[in-house]
Amino acid sequence: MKTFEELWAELNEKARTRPEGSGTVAQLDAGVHAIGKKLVEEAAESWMAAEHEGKDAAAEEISQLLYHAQVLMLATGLTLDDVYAHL
Ligand SMILES: N=c1c2ncn([C@@H]3O[C@H](COP(=O)(O)OP(=O)(O)OP(=O)(O)O)[C@@H](O)[C@H]3O)c2ncn1[C@@H]1O[C@H](COP(=O)(O)O)[C@@H](O)[C@H]1O
Repeated sequence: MKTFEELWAELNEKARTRPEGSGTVAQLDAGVHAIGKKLVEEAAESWMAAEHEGKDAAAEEISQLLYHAQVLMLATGLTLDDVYAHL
C-alpha cells in the first residue's frame, strides 16, 4: 500500500531515471494526448464500477484514476502544490 504523496515521489523518480520497462516512462513518452485518453477511460471505469460493481472494484478503478492524474501532472510539469493551491 502507498499514499498519494508516496506514489507521486515514486513517479517523479521514474521520470527522472527512466528505468527500463517502466509503464510510467512509456506513458510520458506517449504524451499528454494519450495520457488524457487513459485518464478519461479510468474515470469512466471508476463511474461504472461505483454504479454497478461494488466498493472493491470502485476503489481499484479510482486508484488507477489517481495514478493517471499524476502521470498527466508530470507530463504537464505541474507540482502537487500547483494542484493543492486550487483545493
Ligand atoms: N499505480 C499504478 C497504476 N495504476 C494503473 N496503472 C496502469 O494503468 C493501466 C490500467 O489499465 P487497465 O486496467 O484499464 O487495463 P488495460 O486497459 O488492459 O491497460 P492498458 O493495456 O491500456 O495499459 C495499466 O497499464 C496499468 O499498468 C498503473 N501503473 C503503475 N502504477 C504504479 O506506479 C508505479 C510505477 O510504475 P512503473 O512506471 O510501471 O514502474 C508503481 O508503484 C506501480 O504500482
